[in-house]
Amino acid sequence: MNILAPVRRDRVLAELPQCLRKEAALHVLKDFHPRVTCACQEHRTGTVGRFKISKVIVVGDLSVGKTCLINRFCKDTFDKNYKATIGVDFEMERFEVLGIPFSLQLWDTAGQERFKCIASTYYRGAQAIIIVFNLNDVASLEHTKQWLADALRENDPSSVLLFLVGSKKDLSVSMLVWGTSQLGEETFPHLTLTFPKTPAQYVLMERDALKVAQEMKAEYWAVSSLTGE
Ligand SMILES: Nc1nc2c(ncn2[C@@H]2O[C@H](COP(=O)(O)OP(=O)(O)OP(=O)(O)O)[C@@H](O)[C@H]2O)c(=O)[nH]1
Repeated sequence: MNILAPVRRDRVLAELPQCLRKEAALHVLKDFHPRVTCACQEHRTGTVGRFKISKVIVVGDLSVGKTCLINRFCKDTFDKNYKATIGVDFEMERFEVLGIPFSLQLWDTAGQERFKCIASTYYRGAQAIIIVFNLNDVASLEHTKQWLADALRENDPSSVLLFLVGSKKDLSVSMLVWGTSQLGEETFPHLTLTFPKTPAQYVLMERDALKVAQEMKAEYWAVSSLTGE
């Protein structure tokens, strides 16, 4: 008996969106292993091991917005209050890609140094690594290389997909639109002193982020969990 709720409508991909390459759906390739192809056609992907579940780990400095990013993606919610992740947490998101069920396991890891030891024990076996930094905090971008190195120590660098994600874009955009004088502790209590002071500094930040992403061979995204962009 199947007790799982149906897959959410926006998680059903009947056709691959243009931005996705066909190779992303491995089971449609001609030379894919016949046993797996057959299991996919018969919806028995549970019998072919790791094929059914993809593990994604989300790493980055404390308070950069990892939990909020996952919550926006999985539950479409946002909480402005900061609650530190202790060790790790995880969410499971179900998809159907070209008729085949897939589950995405999203591991939210703690950014705080004292929990790093616990969190890193969950890095192994990831198919994708998302390294998050705060677009308004230069130091958090500088630390992304160390986060990547730590995560890659437990994974196969040749097969893992990498994403560099700049968070809290709404703060930068607000700054660009309103100017810094109208921003303050009252509006954004978690602003740090490293906040870029001018639009030019923000542009520099994005340029540096793109450079880091290129060096890492990661795909770069700038996002806001507050607005959902
Ligand atoms: N304005 C704004 N605030 C955000 C955004 N994302 C996260 N925040 C805030 O930043 C703070 C930290 O967010 P979390 O998601 O808990 O950060 P984290 O990286 O999971 O932190 P750790 O668990 O300590 O590693 C919270 O107060 C959030 O509300 C965003 O996109 N925009």
